[in-house]
Amino acid sequence: MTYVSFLQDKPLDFAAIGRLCIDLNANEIHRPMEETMTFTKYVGGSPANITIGMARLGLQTAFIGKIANDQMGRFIADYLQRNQIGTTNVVTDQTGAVTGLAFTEIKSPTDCSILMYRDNAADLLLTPAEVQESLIAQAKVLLISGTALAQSPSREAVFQALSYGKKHGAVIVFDLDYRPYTWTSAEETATYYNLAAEKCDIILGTREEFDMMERFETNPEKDDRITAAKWFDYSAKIVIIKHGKEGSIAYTPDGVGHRAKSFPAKVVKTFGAGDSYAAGFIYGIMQGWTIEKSMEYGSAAACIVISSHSCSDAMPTAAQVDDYIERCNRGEITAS
Ligand SMILES: Nc1ncnc2c1ncn2[C@@H]1O[C@H](COP(=O)(O)OP(=O)(O)O)[C@@H](O)[C@H]1O
Ligand SMILES: O=C(O)C[C@@H](O)[C@H](O)C(=O)COP(=O)(O)O
Repeated sequence: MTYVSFLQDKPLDFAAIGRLCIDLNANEIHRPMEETMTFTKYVGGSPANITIGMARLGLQTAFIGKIANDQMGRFIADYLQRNQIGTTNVVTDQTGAVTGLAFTEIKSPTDCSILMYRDNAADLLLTPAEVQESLIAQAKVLLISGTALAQSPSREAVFQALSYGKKHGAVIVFDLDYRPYTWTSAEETATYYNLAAEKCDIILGTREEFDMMERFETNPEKDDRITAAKWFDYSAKIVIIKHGKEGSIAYTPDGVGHRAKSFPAKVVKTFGAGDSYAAGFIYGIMQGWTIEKSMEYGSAAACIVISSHSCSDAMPTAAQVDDYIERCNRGEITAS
């Protein structure tokens, strides 16, 4: 059963709008940040990670965003280009804004946290006028990420992109990507998340992220089916609720709840799971696979990334995901 169809005549498979940042991942793991002395620099930012994942899986991709006019901004642009990600709509800030930094703390495979430096971050300064309609018109999929809704003018830029995406028939994916520190009030957060979600075909988020969106509703049991059902009255065709290690569930407008096999992983750190899952899932759906097979692919991609040190640089190729699934099926990989 096909729930989403893609306009096959479009040359660009995937475009994402949102933040391009830097991850600084602790080299000395299994200790608190206070005791960490060295970090490795990677491109980061959830929508950037997902786009890198799509590019690694062999798709034609492009990014819509704003980078700082400094060494970090140039590092990001160069990395995207080396990964064959289109940068014609990556705008360079001219106001002295800086690149957002995410320092990661890896205390144990289950206890990880992120310390963000995002004052005057360039990515939140993308304006609606800077969003290229011509680029979105070429894309089969447009992915938006919730953090870009946190402040103006990037909030309006996302709504502008949504409007272009709708006009040109792109399948719109919303990765909720809720990061509380960029928002000022719970009511504002829920309002803008809900306004954006109404326009999207595929919505992906964790249980906690959907809880945040349900601020004005009642769902005391935190029932995933109730959560998903609301969105089928708007544009949604697939709603996925992620539950960390326990896996995820996808609902479709016919009321079916789709579950997929999850895989064991030798976990180094937990972050990056959602981004790699999103890339693997969207890739699968674009291949015309079932929801279950696409979820399985996303889960395997997530296992590869959480078993690695980085998020972006560890995004797997299709051959790596296939190999991981085969090795799991042969019982060669066990959980840490
Ligand atoms: N410890 C784990 N072992 C195996 N798979 C995992 C683990 N943690 C996450 N995953 C996979 O990654 C997916 C997304 O992870 P989740 O933690 O829910 O998202 P996010 O990173 O956005 O919080 C899960 O549905 C699951 O398939
Ligand atoms: O999104 C960020 O700004 C930081 C990411 O690059 C980071 O590594 C991360 O948190 C990944 O997020 P997840 O996939 O939702 O775990």
